[in-house]
Amino acid sequence: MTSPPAVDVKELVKRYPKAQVNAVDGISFDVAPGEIFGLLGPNGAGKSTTIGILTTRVRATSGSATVAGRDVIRDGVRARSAFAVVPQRSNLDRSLTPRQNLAFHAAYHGFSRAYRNARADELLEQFGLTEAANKKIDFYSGGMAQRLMIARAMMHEPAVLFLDEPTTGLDPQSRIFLWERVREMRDRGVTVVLTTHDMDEAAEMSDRVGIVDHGRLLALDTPEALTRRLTGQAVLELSVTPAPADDADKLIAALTDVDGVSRGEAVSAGAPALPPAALAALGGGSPPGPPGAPGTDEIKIRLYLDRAPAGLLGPVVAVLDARAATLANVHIGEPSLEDVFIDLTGRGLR
Ligand SMILES: Nc1ncnc2c1ncn2[C@@H]1O[C@H](COP(=O)(O)OP(=O)(O)OP(=O)(O)O)[C@@H](O)[C@H]1O
Repeated sequence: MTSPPAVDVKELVKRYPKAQVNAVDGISFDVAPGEIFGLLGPNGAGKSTTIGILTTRVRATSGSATVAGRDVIRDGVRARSAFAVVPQRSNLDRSLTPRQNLAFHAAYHGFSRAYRNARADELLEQFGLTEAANKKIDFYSGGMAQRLMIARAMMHEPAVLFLDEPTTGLDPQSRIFLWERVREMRDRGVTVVLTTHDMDEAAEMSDRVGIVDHGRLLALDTPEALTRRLTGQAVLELSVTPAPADDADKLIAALTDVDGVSRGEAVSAGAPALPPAALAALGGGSPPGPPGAPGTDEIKIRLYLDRAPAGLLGPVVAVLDARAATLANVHIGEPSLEDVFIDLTGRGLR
């Protein structure tokens, strides 16, 4: 990296009082100026705590962190003018107009009245809020409030913008609009660090992503490099109904034995014939089991391949034939960032 990093995190640790384990457990990474960096991880992985330390809201237990070259741990006050943060939940001041929300933020950062007004006009325009600049915030939609929070964050021209799950709850139009603005900001040299649970969005938007779990960084690379690294170059997704005498686990094991298939898994169970409550009412015992359990109907199986899929279709279909399984659909695809995420962090609920 030629220019100094916009964000530089070294051996960061956070242990909350009375906690048994570290919420952040020795994380190190850096973000280049003008980069969009996605921080991904399951619930409770430590993303918000990491962002909290970088934005001086959470006190680190140990380690070091700088944002735009400023030490956020030892000199939070000086660091604060270099970044902006847009939290998950609205923290707009509802007693002020949208325009005043912007102006007050810039006043807090010491900008002149003339600058504040001109910058507010510019950002209201950029975020499609000129018409609604004096509307009551209570009447704003979720998308408008989110846009206003980002506009407010940009009032003091921060070098680094932290976005905590910026598109959660937004409709597709708002989401697309927001990402266009984020790309524009990046093109003007702003560094963007975001957290998201939307893997497609992370893959599309981020120059690089870091995957965090249990407070540790499990992987850090471009989305393309991360998906390439996953076993196989392609995946085959099969919608299959195993023969009545067969079961999904045995079928997957047989498919995984095919030369060229490196790994196989059930990704979702077919829709149960009856909802669990109806089954229980009929005295039908336990509801249909998880993917792979005997007795489920159609299942989706994902096979990770270590060679081109075309040559493997024949052998895979032959296994299905031999086991009298019914094949309803085949899809050839690349592994996605979600596959990488699940591969690293598992399927267990948090
Ligand atoms: N203020 C707090 N006091 C004590 N423990 C906390 C506090 N905030 C977070 N934790 C714990 O620290 C761990 C990391 O939480 P954190 O909110 O950083 O995760 P996250 O990756 O942002 O999760 P999510 O995706 O759900 O927002 C969790 O075990 C959480 O319960």
